[in-house]
Amino acid sequence: MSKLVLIRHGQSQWNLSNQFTGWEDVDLSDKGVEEAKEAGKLVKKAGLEFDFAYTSVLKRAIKTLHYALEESDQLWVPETKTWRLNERHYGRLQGLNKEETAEKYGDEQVHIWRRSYDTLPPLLSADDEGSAVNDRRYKDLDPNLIPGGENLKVTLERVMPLWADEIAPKLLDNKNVIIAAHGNSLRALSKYIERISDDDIMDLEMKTGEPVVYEFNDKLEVVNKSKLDK
Ligand SMILES: O=C(O)[C@H](O)COP(=O)(O)O
Repeated sequence: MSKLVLIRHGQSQWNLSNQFTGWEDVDLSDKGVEEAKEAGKLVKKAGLEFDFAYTSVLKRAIKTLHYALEESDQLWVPETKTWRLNERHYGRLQGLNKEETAEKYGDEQVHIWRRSYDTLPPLLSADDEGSAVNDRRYKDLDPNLIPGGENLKVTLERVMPLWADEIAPKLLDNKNVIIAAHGNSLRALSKYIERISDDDIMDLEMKTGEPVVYEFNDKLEVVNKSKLDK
C-alpha cells in the first residue's frame, strides 16, 4: 500500500497581509516557517517515510518541503520542482488585497473568483509587466503554456500530466510520495483523487502546513484519508 502526503505551504507573507498571490514568489512568514517545521514533526511522529518529493517553483512551497523533510530527517529524498504544482495563477488579481477587492467588486464576485471551478480571474496579457513570460524560471516552457490567469479547471489540467506521468506510476510501484504545494494546485489534485464534483470542490479548503495523508491500494484507489494535527 503506497502513501501520498500533500502539504499546503506554511503561511506566506501575503497570506498574512491578505493579498492574492498566485504565481508571485512570496516568502513564508515567521508563522509559516513554524507551520512547516511542525508539519515535519507530525510526519516524523506518524512514521511516514518518502521515496520521492515534489514541489512547485515557488519558494513558499520549496521551503515548506525542505523544513518538513529536515524535521523528519529525510532531506536526502530526491525532489522535483515543477511549475505544474504552482499556485493557480490569479491573473490581474495578484497583489491586490482580498478584502479591498471584495469591497470594490462585492463578496459574491470575489468568492466566485476564489472558489468557482470554472470562472477565470481577470487575465494578464503576455506584454503586461507582471507576466510570467518575463520570468527566467519559465524560459524553457512553451509560452503558450504560461497562463495569464487560471481557474481551478485549468489548474487541474496542467497538474494532471505530472500525476499521470510521474506520481501515479510511483504510487503504483509502491513508493511513498510527498508533495508540498499550494492551496489551489492541491485542491485540484484532491478533486481528481477523490472524484469530487465541480460543485462540491468549492467547499474544500486546505489549511496551511497541515499534512493530508492518502493511502492507496494496488489499483490506486483511495483506501484511507487522514489529516495530521497536533
Ligand atoms: O494565491 C493565493 O492568494 C492563495 O495562496 C490562495 O488563495 P485563495 O484561498 O484565495 O484561493
